[in-house]
Amino acid sequence: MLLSISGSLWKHTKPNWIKGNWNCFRSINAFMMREGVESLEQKGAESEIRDQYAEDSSDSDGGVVNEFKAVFKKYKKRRPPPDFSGVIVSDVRTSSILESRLIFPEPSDITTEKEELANRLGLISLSEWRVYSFPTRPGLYLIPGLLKKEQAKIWLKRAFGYANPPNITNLTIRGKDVKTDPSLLTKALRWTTLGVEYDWNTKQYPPNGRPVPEELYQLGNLISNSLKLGDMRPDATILNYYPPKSALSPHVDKSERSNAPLISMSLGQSAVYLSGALTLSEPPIPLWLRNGDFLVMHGEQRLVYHAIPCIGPKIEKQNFETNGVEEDSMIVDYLNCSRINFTIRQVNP
Ligand SMILES: O=C(O)CCC(=O)C(=O)O
Ligand SMILES: [Fe+2]
Repeated sequence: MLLSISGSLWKHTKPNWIKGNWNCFRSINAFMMREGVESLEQKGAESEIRDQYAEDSSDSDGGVVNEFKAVFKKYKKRRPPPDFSGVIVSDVRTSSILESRLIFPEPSDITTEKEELANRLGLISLSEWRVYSFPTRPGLYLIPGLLKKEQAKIWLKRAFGYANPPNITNLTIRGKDVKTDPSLLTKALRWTTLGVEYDWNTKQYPPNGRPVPEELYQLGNLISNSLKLGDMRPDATILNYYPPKSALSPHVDKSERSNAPLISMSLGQSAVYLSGALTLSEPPIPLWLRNGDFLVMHGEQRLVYHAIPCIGPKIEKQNFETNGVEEDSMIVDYLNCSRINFTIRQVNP
């Protein structure tokens, strides 16, 4: 009904809540049209974009009720909006589920070399690094706000840069790429694979690949070492680009051949992340992943089901401002509407 209002009348009558999100709305609609998905006009506000893990979780798990899917559906629903008060915030004062500690409690743990590396990567000073852990999820670590806020633009530019050929993206199979058509960056890019490039069809990694960009290698290794999870030699990364209203279905990342941790970095708008168990019959715990947060899955947490049921400014607004440079405004608009997640991985032992 709303969408049938057209032309200048609509420009003047759109309510405040949609004015702020209008660019987000336009870009997702264009994105869906290009993907051959029904547009919002055709399907209404509950429309859905199928993601690359959509096949991985059925409604029943060998006859056992899929408790995970029920929670996923609860947070994915937009009308009426779900109650987000049960989503865990990474703050010990508001949550009894979390424990937290400084990662480098002693000044002697902090070397100039390590501090310089953290700074080059855009991370906050080592003395402020705080990790949250979950008594029911040994091996799951959340490091909130590790990336300095102003670094989001720099990392988003990298995330777009990584989508250039020869790296593979969701557009490659359609013979398209962001180099020949940069408008696809904001309209249709959903994922990029780097290094040993994951194949979504076979659900396998090939034996080898090109090295991952140096900054991703260093980021993965620094975080793994800092949490005392051992040296990590990242050789793969998957980037997921989430337009508003998109989701990532329940899945397990089980194709990597090493036991190294999986390290995820989030940029842009907030997401609800569901951390489950080894089977879908156990309900997941929901937690916020916000701009600059890192989540690490290690040990028994490396093989649990997880998912992103919802993201976007209508769920929790993160504000980014332009510094007036023209190129910046596309980057800032994207951060104000969408979310990007990098998962740094080590495929080969
Ligand atoms: O977007 C996220 O936080 C999760 C991404 C993820 O699970 C994956 O890439 O396998
Ligand atoms: Fe995953």
